[in-house]
Amino acid sequence: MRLVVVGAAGRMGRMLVKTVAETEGTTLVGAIDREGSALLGQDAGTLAGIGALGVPLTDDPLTAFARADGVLDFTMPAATVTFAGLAAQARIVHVVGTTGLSEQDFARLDAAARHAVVVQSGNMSLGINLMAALVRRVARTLGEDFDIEILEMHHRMKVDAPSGTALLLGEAAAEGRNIALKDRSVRVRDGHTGARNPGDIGFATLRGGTVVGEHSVIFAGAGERIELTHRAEDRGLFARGAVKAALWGFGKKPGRYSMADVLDIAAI
Ligand SMILES: NC(=O)C1=CN([C@@H]2O[C@H](COP(=O)(O)OP(=O)(O)OC[C@H]3O[C@@H](n4cnc5c(N)ncnc54)[C@H](OP(=O)(O)O)[C@@H]3O)[C@@H](O)[C@H]2O)C=CC1
Ligand SMILES: O=C(O)C1=N[C@H](C(=O)O)C[C@H](O)C1
Repeated sequence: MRLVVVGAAGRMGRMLVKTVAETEGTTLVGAIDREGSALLGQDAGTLAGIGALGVPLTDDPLTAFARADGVLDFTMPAATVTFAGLAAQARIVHVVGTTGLSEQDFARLDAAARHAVVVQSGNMSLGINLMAALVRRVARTLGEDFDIEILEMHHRMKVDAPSGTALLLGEAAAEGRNIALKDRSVRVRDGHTGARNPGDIGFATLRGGTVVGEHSVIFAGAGERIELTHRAEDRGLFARGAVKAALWGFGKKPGRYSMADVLDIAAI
């Protein structure tokens, strides 16, 4: 499968370039970064630390998508919706790892998914997607006697909060309770907040250092607490998930899919 990496000079972009090069059955045919980037023209493999691949970094996605079967996109919301339109035009698989997407951004992905395969997930790891299934199940079993709080920590450079993964886990908890997350989520607490409302789903965000990604879902009841935790130790985990998603999506009919579809754990 011929793949393009957009945001190829970023933390995830470099890991994706390396993973595509190392994966049997995938070839890197394009590497895109932001217009005006000082790194344009440099070899994507050299940037990724694996030696030259003969694929220079450019700011021309249209040309790159025309010779590709799929694109791996871990960039920024504004860029991702533009790439979604271009990938739909080219009828290629679009794997979206970008987080911080708004409702309008998701509507743009859905529009693109009428013409091409879009696989979107706030977290591409097996562990988190399995944990989401467990969270849904525990939330369904316990009900509102147990308060749900979601805690996440990431490196100091992360720009969005709560993380896409925290929101994915919150959605899973809300599904288990049969409620809409947007009506019951509490993302910030400060000052005299009053007591906790039963049924709310709380979020807490920590940022610092080089933490790759840590998430806990805490079910706090009277005198007991259940905690489910995932710790990502290496970004390669997300990159391998993204490449797996692209290979899975190749040849599928247009639509928006999740990592739970790719991993075949949607029914757990
Ligand atoms: N779903 C998942 O499993 C995971 C998701 N992520 C998400 O992936 C995203 C990227 O994370 P990370 O790699 O750490 O961030 P980085 O900032 O390191 O990388 C983003 C890259 O995208 C580039 N970029 C921005 N705008 C454009 C554009 N219009 N065209 C082309 N390239 C562009 C940036 O360029 P420049 O620096 O010049 O702005 C940068 O090189 C985040 O939303 C993060 O939350 C991260 C890990 C796992
Ligand atoms: O920005 C990151 O680094 C990460 N972002 C994703 C998120 O927002 O959940 C996934 C992962 O935790 C790393």
